[in-house]
Amino acid sequence: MKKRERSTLPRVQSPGQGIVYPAPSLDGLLTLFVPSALNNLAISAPIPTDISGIITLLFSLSALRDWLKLIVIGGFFETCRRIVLGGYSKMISAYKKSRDVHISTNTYGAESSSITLDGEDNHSSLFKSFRKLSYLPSLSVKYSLWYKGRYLTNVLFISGKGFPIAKVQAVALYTSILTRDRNILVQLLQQARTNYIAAQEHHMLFNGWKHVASRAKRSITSIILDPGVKEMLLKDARVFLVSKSWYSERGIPFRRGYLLWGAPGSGKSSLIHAIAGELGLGIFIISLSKMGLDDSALNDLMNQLPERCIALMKDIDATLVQGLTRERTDVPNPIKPGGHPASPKAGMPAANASTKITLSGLLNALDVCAQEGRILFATTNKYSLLDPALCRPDRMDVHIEFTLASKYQAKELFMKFFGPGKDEPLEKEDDESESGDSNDSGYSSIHDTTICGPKLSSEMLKELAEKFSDAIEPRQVSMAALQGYLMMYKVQPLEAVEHSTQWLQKERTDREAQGKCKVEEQADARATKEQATTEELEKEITQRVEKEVRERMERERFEKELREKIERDMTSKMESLFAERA
Ligand SMILES: Nc1ncnc2c1ncn2[C@@H]1O[C@H](COP(=O)(O)OP(=O)(O)OP(=O)(O)O)[C@@H](O)[C@H]1O
Repeated sequence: MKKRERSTLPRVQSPGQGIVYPAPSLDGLLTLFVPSALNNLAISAPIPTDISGIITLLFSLSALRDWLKLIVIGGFFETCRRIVLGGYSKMISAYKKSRDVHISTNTYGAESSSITLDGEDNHSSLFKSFRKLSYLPSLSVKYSLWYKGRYLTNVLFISGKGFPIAKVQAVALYTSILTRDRNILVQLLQQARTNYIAAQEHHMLFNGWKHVASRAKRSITSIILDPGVKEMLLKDARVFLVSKSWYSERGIPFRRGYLLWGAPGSGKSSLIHAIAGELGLGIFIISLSKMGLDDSALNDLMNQLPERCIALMKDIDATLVQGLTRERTDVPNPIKPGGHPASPKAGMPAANASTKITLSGLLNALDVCAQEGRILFATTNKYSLLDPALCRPDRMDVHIEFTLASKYQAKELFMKFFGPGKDEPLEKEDDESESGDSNDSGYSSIHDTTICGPKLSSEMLKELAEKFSDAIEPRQVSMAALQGYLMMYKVQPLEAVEHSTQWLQKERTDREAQGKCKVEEQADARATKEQATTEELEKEITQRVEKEVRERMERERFEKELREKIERDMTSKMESLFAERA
């Protein structure tokens, strides 16, 4: 075919110029650009010039065959072009996406290893103490994946102020699936929820019900209280959770409140976390001293709680501004006539300027919160300051006092602290540890991979624990303080016992000094107050005396004037009388 095409153009050989092709005629052009069938026709028959002739020529059988070839070849090239272009644009968009990756150390939602950067677990112990780096889905970028054989795309939209997520108002995930079966979407959502709940099971939520941090729940065996206390509390909560019908049959609101009060660092919060772990409930913690929290914000937070959960109000006394009165707490103190604000009543806690919660607002929030099977926990160090309305049964059904450490607690703490690790038996197997549950201590063991101390036989451990508890004066130091002391001797149980008496002595001296300081401070405050009162009294007396003097002088002046006037009148009357007589 090519041969024929070439032969149709007459070649002219000019000397010194090589081959020169003359300008093609119409016939020549047609033979070049129309298919070979037409070419054949052009050779065998003259090209028709009228329309009907051209149409007949185009649709003649041999021409159709060539058209078909043209379509197939053209289609092939077009398909190739589309494949190449599609691949190229996908590559480009993947490249753009890979440049548009958000990386964060915050843990949003479930902590999934799938979003953690590769190799994060291989870091040295220095890096392990930091939060892991994680990929976050980019905003407004389409991500595609296969779910149960269906093609699925996801786009994450955030309304609000964008990153950081803390300022975000609403997050929406748009998902589209290429399917006619709606069940697939339902399955996807259910699976997502199941996975989320499973990931949340050992975590808890903080602060304004927002997931700003998460912390692993604690094992109940790691909480050491006097015998029976935690068992009673756990049993009570368990019974409550399965008694919905009992409550409804008797018309009693299905709620339960626990008030844990007492010394700081005695294990109130730890016990609540452990109970949540045992009951498989999420914990929602709110700090009432949070800046700017007012009655309506508190109420909104309570309404956001899920049906089954533990709501924890830490330091419920934190809002105790002037005894947490039934009035608003943001009302400024009245100004005394002397120009100074009235001082708070003696014995009342200092005003917390940031809080705007009233007692009635708090009571209302408690009633909203403690509904439909929710368990409410509240903790306080200042039990005596709480309003009776706050502590009454039906709001706070069970009150438990947490005291400073007893001898029993000190001994158990020592045994847990220096007892064997998770999978490690005691040196002498036949002698059981008194604690009996050392597998789940919740404390770092001296025998774990990083901390190594001497291995103690069970007799030795018990003996040391006895000595340690003997040195402790009951109800003098908190469990947190004891734990802090033992932390100083993580791998030195013998030294821990040896130095315990000395440490306790120091603690006592510090406490006494603190007490003395407090007494001195109180005496100073009293003296200042008395001085202020005396000064005020003196000032008042001076003012009163001055006033009396002023009044007396006024009176004397008035009397003098009156006297003079009378005298003047008398004199003038006398003169006129004498004048008449004369
Ligand atoms: N009874 C206990 N058993 C085991 N550990 C305890 C106990 N009490 C306190 N601790 C330890 O002391 C630390 C502080 O405990 P926690 O925060 O539970 O005290 P708290 O009573 O809630 O204190 P606060 O009233 O100041 O909030 C925790 O690390 C915990 O391990």
